[in-house]
Amino acid sequence: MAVFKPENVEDFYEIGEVLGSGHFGQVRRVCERSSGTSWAAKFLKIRKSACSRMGLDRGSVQREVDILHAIQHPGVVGLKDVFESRAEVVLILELVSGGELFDFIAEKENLLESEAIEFMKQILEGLGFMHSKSIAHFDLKPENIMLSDRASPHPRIKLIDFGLAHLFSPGEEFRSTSGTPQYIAPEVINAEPLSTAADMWSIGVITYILLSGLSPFQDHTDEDTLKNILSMKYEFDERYFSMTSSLAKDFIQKLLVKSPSERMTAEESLLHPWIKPI
Ligand SMILES: Cc1ccc2c(c1)c1c3c(c(C)cc1n2CCCN)C(=O)NC3=O
Repeated sequence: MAVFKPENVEDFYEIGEVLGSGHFGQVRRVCERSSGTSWAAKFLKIRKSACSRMGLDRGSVQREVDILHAIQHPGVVGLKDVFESRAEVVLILELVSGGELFDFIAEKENLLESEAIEFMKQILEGLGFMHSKSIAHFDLKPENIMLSDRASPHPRIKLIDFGLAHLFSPGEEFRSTSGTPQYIAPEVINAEPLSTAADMWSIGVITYILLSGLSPFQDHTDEDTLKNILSMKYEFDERYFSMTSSLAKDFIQKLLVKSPSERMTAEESLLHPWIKPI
C-alpha cells in the first residue's frame, strides 16, 4: 500500500466551501497556498478498524487513487495529490468549475440534438479511453458528468467520482450490486459477472434523459424501477420524442440491450451514424 502525504492538508491548501457531500464524505473547494490555484478536495473518512461500519475501507480508497493515476485524459478529472491522516484521506482533484452537465442543460430553453451529440461524443471519448485500460466507472449518472467551463461556447465534459470504479485484471470475474437504481444495468441487478458493458447501459439511460428529460425505467420505488429494468420496460413516448431523430433512438436501442455482449461498446458507439455522420 502506497503511503500518502502525512502532512496536514491545511498547511498547503486553504479550505473553502462545500461543493457536495455523499456516503464517502465531503467535497470542498480549496485554494493552493503556493499558487492561488483552486482545486476540489474530496475528504474520505477511513474505517478505524475492520469491524467498524463507519467510513471507507482504506483499500477501496487506494483502488480509487490507483485508477485516477492510471487515467490521464482530458475527459476525466485529474488527481493532483493525496494526503492522509489517522482517520481521513484527502484527494486533491482538478476543479471542474462548470458544475453538473444536467444543471447546465436545465438552464437552457431546450437542448439541440447537435448539442447533445457533442456532449455524448466527449463522454464516450473519455469512457472509451477508460475502457481501453480495462477500467469501468460503474457509477455513471448525470451527477458525475461535469462541465469544465459553462461560459465557454464549447464546454468540455469531465467524468468525476471513481469511488465505485474497477480496474479489471485479465480473466477476472467481478460482481457488484452498487450503483444508482435508475442507471444500473440488468447484470448488476442480477449480481452477474460485470464488465465495461455495464457503463454502456448507463450511457443509454443518460442519452434517453438528455434528449427527453424523462428517465426510461424510473418508477415510484427503487424496487419497481429495478423490475422495469429487468423486464426492459421502456418506450419512446411521442409526447417527448416527437422531435427526436430515428438515429438517436437507434443509438439508445443499441445500448439498452439486456445481453452485455450484444450491447454497443464505447468504440462502436463513437462510430454509430448518430455520433459520426457518414
Ligand atoms: C463546481 C463544483 C460543484 C460541485 C461539485 C464539484 C465542482 C465537484 C468536483 C469533484 C467531485 C468528486 C464532486 C464535485 N461536486 C459535487 C457534486 C458532483 N455531482 C471533482 O473531482 N472535481 C470537482 O470539481
